[in-house]
Amino acid sequence: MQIGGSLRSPFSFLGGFRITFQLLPMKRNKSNAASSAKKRPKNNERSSSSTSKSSGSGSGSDEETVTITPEKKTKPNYNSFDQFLSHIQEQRLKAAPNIHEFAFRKKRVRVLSSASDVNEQYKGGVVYWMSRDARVQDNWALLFAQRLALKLELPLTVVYCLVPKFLNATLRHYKFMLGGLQEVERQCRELNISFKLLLGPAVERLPQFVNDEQIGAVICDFAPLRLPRQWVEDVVKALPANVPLTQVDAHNVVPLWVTSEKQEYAARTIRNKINSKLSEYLTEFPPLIKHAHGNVKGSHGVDWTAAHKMLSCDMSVDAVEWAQPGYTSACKQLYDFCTRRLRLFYDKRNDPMADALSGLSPWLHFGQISAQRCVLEVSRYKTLFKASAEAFCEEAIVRRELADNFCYYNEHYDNLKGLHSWAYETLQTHRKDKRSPCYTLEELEQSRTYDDLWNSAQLQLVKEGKMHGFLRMYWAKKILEWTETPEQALEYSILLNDKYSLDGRDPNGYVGCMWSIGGIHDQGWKERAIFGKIRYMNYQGCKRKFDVNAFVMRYGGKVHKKEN
Ligand SMILES: Cc1cc2nc3c(=O)[nH]c(=O)nc-3n(C[C@H](O)[C@H](O)[C@H](O)COP(=O)(O)OP(=O)(O)OC[C@H]3O[C@@H](n4cnc5c(N)ncnc54)[C@H](O)[C@@H]3O)c2cc1C
Repeated sequence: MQIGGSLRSPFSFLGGFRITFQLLPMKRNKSNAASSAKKRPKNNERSSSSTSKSSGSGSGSDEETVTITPEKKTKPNYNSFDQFLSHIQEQRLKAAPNIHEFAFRKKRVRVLSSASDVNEQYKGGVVYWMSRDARVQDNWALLFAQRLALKLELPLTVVYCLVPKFLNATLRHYKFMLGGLQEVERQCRELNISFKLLLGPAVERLPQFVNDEQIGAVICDFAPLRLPRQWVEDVVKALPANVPLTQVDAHNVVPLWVTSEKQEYAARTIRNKINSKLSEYLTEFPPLIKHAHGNVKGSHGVDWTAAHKMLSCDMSVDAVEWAQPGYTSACKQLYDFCTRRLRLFYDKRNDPMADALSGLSPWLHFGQISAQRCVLEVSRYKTLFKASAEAFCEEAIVRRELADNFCYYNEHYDNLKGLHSWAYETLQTHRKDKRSPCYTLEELEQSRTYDDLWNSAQLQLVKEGKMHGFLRMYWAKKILEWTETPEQALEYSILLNDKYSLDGRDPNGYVGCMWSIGGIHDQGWKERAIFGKIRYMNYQGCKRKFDVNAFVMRYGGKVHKKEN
């Protein structure tokens, strides 16, 4: 059974998928699936949104937002968290009873291997190699894997490969990730889907598993960063030649490769490319259903103690209280945001003292909730809080997907070589400008600067694993002002962000640091010392935005004199 061709040839790729989709028992005209689906105005094909532009503000200079026009019946009718969870499931069932009967957008998928045939003799069935999108529901990659497994009438297995160390992730991050995966295991079992945690890098463990278990096809999710891309490349080479590897972008609302084929300059250049495709891609998810093939009853559960024991990450940074891992906690965060904080989002999102933001980034980063789900639920509040709902969608779609675009198309996403020439040149011009004071990494990490606001923000980062979005910009810009070179500033800001922030090591983080220090997705501003034309921020500006004293009181940052 053919499921696809080689990525290297766009014609065989599309041709391969046409064959796949013809073979899947769709309820519509097989030869013209996409176009007939477009004409059908019912359930899964009904778009839940359309787009236009309106005014608002992002973190950059550009002042437009995504405008979501949700379905007519928008007023949410739940009064408790349990009802909220039921409401989400009802929405899925409105899309389709299962993925089998859903018109899956084939452009979400690309085939990475040269193998194109699924051998139906491989009784082990289909594997979803889970990595960036660690959730069961609202996951296009897992839905696609189930679709294939249902068609082939074979079992479905989710595999996660755990590495003992990942960049500078700490125990804080590993506990959050493993906690989320424990919920994935439970939910998989309920749906008769096997879940395996393989200890070791995917390139070593996955091909072996595929051989041992007679797996016929592997589906993986997509991440734009260097290391996970390397993992995928290595796995493509290491898999048995006759086992296809197919990738699904389960993280972005509009698949990265559909939005744009190049690095976009700024939010204003990508926004319309995304907006124009939302009617096609911002749809409800169908539910992942109880799998009809295979039997997970009686199979051994994961040894989570062994998983914890194999870790060799930095153990000095431990878990935080406020963010509990997993899909259910993520939904609770979304529920609380929609029902309590969303009303404040538009007016108060630059005020670190106002509890106005979603706080969803840890769960989004670990893929424990889908950004598309967050957008769908927030959009239902558009009739009540239009500006806030639109501003949130701008952040969660345009800014987030712009960050993925940058990291995917710019191999230097975390160093100064990735800057635009105007920004690089201006930093070069001011390279020799005197930095006074100039702090070491230890002084920064220990919140020992002369700036009590900065120290308070750093203390919050260390203690709580988070920092308000507005302060993140200020925080990184001050590191540029106080370190020997822009290279050092970028290195330290990425290091501290990745080490302490629960949402660290994310495209948003690299872009956030590159925006603050290197003007990525921004424009040139009035020239000044050290910064050149990079946008500047200062303490007085913060005082105009929010109650700095109250913030300092809350986190206890002191004024430290520089000891020379
Ligand atoms: C120096 C610096 C470092 C940053 N590091 C990270 C990081 O490590 N991980 C991370 O997810 N974000 C990072 N950001 C972007 C942004 O600050 C955070 O996404 C946001 O503060 C997360 O809080 P929230 O979930 O309450 O956001 P909300 O304001 O509620 O927004 C909802 C979601 O939209 C997305 N989003 C919001 N703002 C941005 C933005 N400016 N760029 C891209 N996506 C955005 C996030 O996924 C966020 O969770 C960084 C920004 C800067 C300036």
